[in-house]
Amino acid sequence: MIKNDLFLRALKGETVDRPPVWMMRQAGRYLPEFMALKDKYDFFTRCQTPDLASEITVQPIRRYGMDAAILFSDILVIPQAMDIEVQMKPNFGPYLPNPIRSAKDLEKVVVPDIQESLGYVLDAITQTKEKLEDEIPLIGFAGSPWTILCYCVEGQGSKSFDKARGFCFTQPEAAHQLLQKITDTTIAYLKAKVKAGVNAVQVFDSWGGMLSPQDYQEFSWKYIQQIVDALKDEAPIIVFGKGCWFALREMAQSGASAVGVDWTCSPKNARYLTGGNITLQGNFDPARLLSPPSVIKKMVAQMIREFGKDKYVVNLGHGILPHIPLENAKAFIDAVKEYKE
Ligand SMILES: Cc1c2[nH]c(c1CCC(=O)O)Cc1[nH]c(c(CCC(=O)O)c1C)Cc1[nH]c(c(CCC(=O)O)c1C)Cc1[nH]c(c(C)c1CCC(=O)O)C2
Repeated sequence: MIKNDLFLRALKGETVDRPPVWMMRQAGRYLPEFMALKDKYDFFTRCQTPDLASEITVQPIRRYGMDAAILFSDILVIPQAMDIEVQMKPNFGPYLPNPIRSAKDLEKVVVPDIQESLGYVLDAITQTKEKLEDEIPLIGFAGSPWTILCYCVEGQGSKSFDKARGFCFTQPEAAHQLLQKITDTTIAYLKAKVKAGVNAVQVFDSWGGMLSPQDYQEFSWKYIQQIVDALKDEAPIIVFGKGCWFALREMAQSGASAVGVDWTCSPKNARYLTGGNITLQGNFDPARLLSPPSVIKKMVAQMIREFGKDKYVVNLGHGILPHIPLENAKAFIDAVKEYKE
């Protein structure tokens, strides 16, 4: 039994005294204790060493006492496990030296055995659960197939992922084959994570907003729905799409336990679009954590009033930025804990 189960209760839609809170990318560069480990170990060493990954996961919890932890890892461990080389270059971000650009490139892409290729993630989950001592739930995650395809085809980050979209529109058959391979891997991966002990999972569709609503259906949503169908009876599943307000209705009807919202959609509109009955998560503008703590606290209280305290998980509208002052992150978390109707 989890001692603080606010987060799991909110995902079930139960009535709570206050909503739970966590922050996307909460294990990150704004924390000095994270930077100390980043100076010593490169990115994939941190991901692949269960001691380090579990330590980094609990760092923000020790400092701020969020209501859920999210396992330190990355969405790009999936293409890596599928035999697509992924590097994390300092001050540059992800770099894939052999991007997928044709049906021929696709032949080398495998659907791997999870235990063999990603066993280190499962070990990190075991160690993290020990460190958390059942105080709070642990979230596991994966990127959406479309978002993973973006990196596999583009070979690096991008503002608009033109090559990835071009690949889908000029070679749709190959694109769908790649998306299906990623989907099959992701389903097996998330199921293994649940078995290893995560209490909920989140799918990040960080680049869903790059697609038109129609193309979103074909190249992103179809595959996320497969993941939801496969996971929903195993663990609560949260679907978050950045820039995907147009898909909120579908997401709400998918069988997911909760839907993530970014800051460009008002709470009122998000409730309207999702039909008012599903748990929503979000949507504080990450850059608003640069406002003074007193302003942050007022804005968080206002955000909770607008979403309503029930069927709601307080979060940012996307990952926390580097260089956020420690006291500002604290103000965000404390504002939720101090919330009174
Ligand atoms: C698109 C995406 C990626 N990774 C992820 C996404 C989806 C969420 C989002 O949209 O922000 C997901 C992710 N990546 C990381 C986590 C850890 C758990 C958490 O605290 O949320 C999670 C949930 C660690 C990380 N993943 C990465 C870092 C920073 C690099 C480092 O620590 O060396 C961290 C803490 C590297 C990474 N990984 C990725 C990029 C673009 C980068 C470089 C840019 C950056 O620095 O943010 C791909």
